[in-house]
Amino acid sequence: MVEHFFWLNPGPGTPLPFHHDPALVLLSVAVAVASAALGLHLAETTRRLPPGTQRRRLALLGGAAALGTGIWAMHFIGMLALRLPVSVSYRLPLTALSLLPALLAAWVALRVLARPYVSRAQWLASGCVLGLGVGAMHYSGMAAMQLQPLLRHEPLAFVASLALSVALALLALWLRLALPRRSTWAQHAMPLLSALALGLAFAAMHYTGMHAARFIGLPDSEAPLPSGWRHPLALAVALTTLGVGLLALLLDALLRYRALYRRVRGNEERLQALVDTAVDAIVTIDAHGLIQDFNRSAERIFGWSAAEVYGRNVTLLMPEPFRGAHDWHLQRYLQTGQAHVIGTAREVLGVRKDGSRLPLRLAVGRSGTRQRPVFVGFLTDLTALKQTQAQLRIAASVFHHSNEAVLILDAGLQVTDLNPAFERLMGVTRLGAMRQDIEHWWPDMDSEPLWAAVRERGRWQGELAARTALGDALVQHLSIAAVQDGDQPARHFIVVIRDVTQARRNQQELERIALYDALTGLPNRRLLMDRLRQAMAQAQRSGQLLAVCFLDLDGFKQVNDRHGHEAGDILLVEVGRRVQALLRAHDTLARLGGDEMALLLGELDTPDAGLPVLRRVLDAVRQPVTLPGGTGQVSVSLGFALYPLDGASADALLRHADQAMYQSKQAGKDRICRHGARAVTGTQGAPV
Ligand SMILES: Nc1nc2c(ncn2[C@@H]2O[C@H](COP(=O)(O)OP(=O)(O)OP(=O)(O)O)[C@@H](O)[C@H]2O)c(=O)[nH]1
Repeated sequence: MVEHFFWLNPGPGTPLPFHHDPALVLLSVAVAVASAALGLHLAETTRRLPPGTQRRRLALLGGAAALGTGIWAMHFIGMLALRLPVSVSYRLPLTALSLLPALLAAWVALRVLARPYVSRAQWLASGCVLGLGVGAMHYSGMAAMQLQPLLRHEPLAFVASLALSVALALLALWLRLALPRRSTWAQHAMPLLSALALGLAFAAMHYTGMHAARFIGLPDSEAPLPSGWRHPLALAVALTTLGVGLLALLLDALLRYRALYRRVRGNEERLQALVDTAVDAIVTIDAHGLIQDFNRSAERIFGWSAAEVYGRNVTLLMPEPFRGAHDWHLQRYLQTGQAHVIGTAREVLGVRKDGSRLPLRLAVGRSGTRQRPVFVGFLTDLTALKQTQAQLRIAASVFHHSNEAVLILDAGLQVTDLNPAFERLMGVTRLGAMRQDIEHWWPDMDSEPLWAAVRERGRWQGELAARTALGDALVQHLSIAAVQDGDQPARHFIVVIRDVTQARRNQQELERIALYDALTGLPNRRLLMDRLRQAMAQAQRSGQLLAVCFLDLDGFKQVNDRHGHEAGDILLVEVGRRVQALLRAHDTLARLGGDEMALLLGELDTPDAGLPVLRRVLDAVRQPVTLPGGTGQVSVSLGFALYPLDGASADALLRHADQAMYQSKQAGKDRICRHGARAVTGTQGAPV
């Protein structure tokens, strides 16, 4: 078996002499180097592509095809360069099959080269695969030769050819991978060097392999095949190989162009989306000031449609005097390069389609080429901002000039601001108030529930007793509102303080007038009715009795007649004071009008329990009263009804007490009568 492949020295027969056509040898080397350069270039392109993509796979296949075909073509041209004194033909299937190891080896090597990181083992493996692959191609190609002499290989040269192939492949890959490329020189030189090394690896393998070949037999008696067809065939193979390489390059360029185009399209679409959705107006003009682009916000802000303004001068959007000066500014910028607006933002006035003006903030950027500059204006509509600013100024003025005291607190209830009205009301200075704890001014403030309510409902209002810095006690109405920002917890609280001290006093006075008798200060009928209902409820709860008494002075008219009306008034006041003095805190004495009074005595355990007090009332009223013009004397007729014994309603009780009083009058005055009974107590308290 071995002797069928190797020529073991001394072998049978004498090897035939052969030599190579130098021109074709050169061509084969050139093809090898060019293919190596192409393959390595495509591997480098592949390395930059994202892994797993179709583009990467295509680039890799293209590179492998270019390199594999190149190796094969180099070998084929090398075989054409061979000059033997015998006629040679080739078995086509095996010749074609020899392309396969070349393609496989190229594919494996380029796959490794295209990796972002290549380990030492991968480098060694790929170098071996490439070197041995080229060897496999060479010897299978040699086996395709059909010739009369026997073909054998010298073992040492055979091994040397494979070793050289592997070594040079490793060197070429190492040059491509391992050497740092800090300088531009290295960046350009290394690919060339590695392509040269790889190309030479292929050629060296082939020609060392040829050196190992032994053709054993006799030369043909006839002249060997004419060599005229070899050169054109070799050239055709070289050109075809070049074509395959160029095709791979073209494919790579096309793929690159497509990716670039997609990226540009994507960028453009993104930019367009940005321009379309921008809140600001974006208006692009050329060097003549003519509008090139007008985004949706520009349409909304200016009221023009893009179609209406394309090609028109941008001064269309400016009121005078900006309009007149714009062209001049533009020309000056183009001539001198001096610009005031580019790169900075400033406030300008714009004009809408309907002629109304609007405040804008303008920032201008320049793009385009030097010869054809384009200016992009970014315009922010400041209308709302200006309105807000005006409102803020008004609010600040209201805050400052308001007659209502306003206090602003932060989230920690520290005073952050206050207005002059607050200073006046509380007698504090602004600086002093800033350091003050608010409970100092409102000592009764029930802080926890109050602030909890403000935080929960957003506001609270109510009246609180206040203490000013001067120690004055005031009643104030506080409206507290939380300044909320969406769902966020309140960051500030506004406290509006109104002094209601005088209003409360007035109210109390009105209540007093409405419920008390102006002359004697005793409760009037209205308050009596109220107290009566309360006393009835209390009696019901306690199960005790309540006495409702009716009092009418006896002989009062005479006092009036004798001493005058004013003296009568004095007597009425004195009588009220004396009776009041005899009562307990929860008893009520009311003046019903004229010389009529009513008395409520609660918490009585027995029907007679109130009689001692009533007798003392009779005694007290009977005592003379000193008047400006002398002494006046009256007595009182008293009737009473007991709740619940003598009536279930307030009206009934009063009516019955009135009737009982009438009975007392009838019975001779100055006495006490219970409803439904005869007079129970006569003059001096003696029973009748
Ligand atoms: N000074 C004064 N007199 C009043 C007032 N209101 C009513 N009077 C007078 O009080 C008197 C009440 O009349 P009478 O009850 O008939 O007088 P009297 O002398 O007590 O008669 P008897 O009740 O029958 O004992 C009238 O003269 C009223 O003008 C008041 O506010 N001040």
